[in-house]
Amino acid sequence: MIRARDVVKEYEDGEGSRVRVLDGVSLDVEAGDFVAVVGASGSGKSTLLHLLGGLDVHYKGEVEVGGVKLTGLRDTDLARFRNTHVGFVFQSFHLIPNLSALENVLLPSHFGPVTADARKRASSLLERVGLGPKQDRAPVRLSGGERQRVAIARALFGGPRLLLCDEPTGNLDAATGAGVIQLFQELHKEGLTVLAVTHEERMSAVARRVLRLKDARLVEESATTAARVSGGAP
Ligand SMILES: Nc1ncnc2c1ncn2[C@@H]1O[C@H](COP(=O)(O)OP(=O)(O)OP(=O)(O)O)[C@@H](O)[C@H]1O
Repeated sequence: MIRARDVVKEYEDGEGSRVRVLDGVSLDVEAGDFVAVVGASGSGKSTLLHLLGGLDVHYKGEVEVGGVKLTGLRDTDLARFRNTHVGFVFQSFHLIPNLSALENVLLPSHFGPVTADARKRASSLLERVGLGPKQDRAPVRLSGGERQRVAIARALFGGPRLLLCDEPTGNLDAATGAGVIQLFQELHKEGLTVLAVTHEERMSAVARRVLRLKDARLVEESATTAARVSGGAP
């Protein structure tokens, strides 16, 4: 599902020097896996997620996701890749405040006419994440956990096989975060590949693999109890 080879990413530090944030990172993630990426603040977790999702193409090395080689893709092809292969979930939800939950889920289809089928699909995704009765509400009238569920429904709208999540529980209290983590577990059981950057121990505890970014390198931390119980990676 994900194959990255020798990825090197540097940023300008604003004073004429370059800082190497990823230094020869390689990664293989199998379809259907559930991977947590942990590491200190500033270790490059979001940077890695952006490269894997085709949001940033300024790096050295190779990235391939779902059989699509991202390295060297033109902007239009990258946009198509993102719309069809990846669902993104961010810490701050990124919902449009003056649209209803349903309209937010429909956003990915706004490049073309919004068909009755699209509305039906958005509605059933909101049912799937437990928000059926609240689909006409604006985000301001939803709790943090409910907003994140809307964002997850939107991420699923294009039918991606991969969810890339950046601190998806970072803005939620512990109980609400636990509900969202459970939703990720269910989606994983339904066959989605999930890769989540997280500080949340409960998230890494349910992931099948935990990878740590340290000193610009990615190291396998453990295969978790969840993986061992379900007979996955050792
Ligand atoms: N656009 C940018 N220009 C310059 N430096 C950047 C840029 N984006 C990130 N950085 C730097 O790269 C490093 C890695 O940032 P990144 O956001 O990937 O870390 P992170 O592990 O996700 O951090 P956090 O856990 O705090 O969100 C940091 O030192 C950050 O300051």
